[in-house]
Amino acid sequence: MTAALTFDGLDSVVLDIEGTTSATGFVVDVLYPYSRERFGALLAERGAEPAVRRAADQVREAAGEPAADAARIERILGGWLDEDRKATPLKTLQGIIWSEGFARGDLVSHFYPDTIPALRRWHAAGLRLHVYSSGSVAAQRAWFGHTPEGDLLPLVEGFYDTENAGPKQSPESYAAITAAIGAEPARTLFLSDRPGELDAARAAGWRTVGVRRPGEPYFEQGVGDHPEAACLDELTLTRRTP
Ligand SMILES: CSCCC(=O)C(=O)COP(=O)(O)O
Ligand SMILES: [Mg+2]
Repeated sequence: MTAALTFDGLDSVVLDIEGTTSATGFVVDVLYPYSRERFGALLAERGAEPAVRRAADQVREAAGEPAADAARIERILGGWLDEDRKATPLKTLQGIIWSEGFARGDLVSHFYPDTIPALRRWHAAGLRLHVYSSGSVAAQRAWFGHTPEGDLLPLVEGFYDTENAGPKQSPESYAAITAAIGAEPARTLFLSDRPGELDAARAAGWRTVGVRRPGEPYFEQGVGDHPEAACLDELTLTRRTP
């Protein structure tokens, strides 16, 4: 059962993407195949680029296969995609492919209908908006830069991923984000669909709301004992008075 939720005295709102602002189905059905079809060419033709080389080395290390060639790395990435593993080098390489796809007009991001109006409302109310997703910062920036309503990057102050903040189920990652943005943990609200992420944010002193959207993978599991909302319209957020 969900109801209207009010949070007063906030400074920052930090948003998860998949399952929270946007549909997991779109990521899995549109973005994943787009990257799967392009990993081979990226690894074979652009393997000398520093970001590609570093990610390839991280794949070799994570897989315990120091001699893996480009074809083998492509197969490892395909396996990780099949199991929806949120591995940092997979997300790095997807971010390169997706950001180029968004830039050339192949891709337009997806947001649930309640999300963009809520982001505009909270931004206009003076709340600082940040994103923390397993998707790489490059992917996040492309996602917000190429929406059905155009470029929403001006609404978002900062982007965090598993590379610049750390794993999403570790309280230390949330502590690192509030330290980086200069916000008090108790005045920072995290919105996510995953209970493990919400638990970690709360352990770091953040306020939390579990976004529980029908049809999303975590809907049945629920969000534990966190306040829950079925969509962002249910949230009334006010900024701290200076
Ligand atoms: C634009 S980011 C693409 C989505 C993605 O790959 C992902 O892993 C999102 O996970 P989240 O942490 O936002 O649930
Ligand atoms: Mg999520």
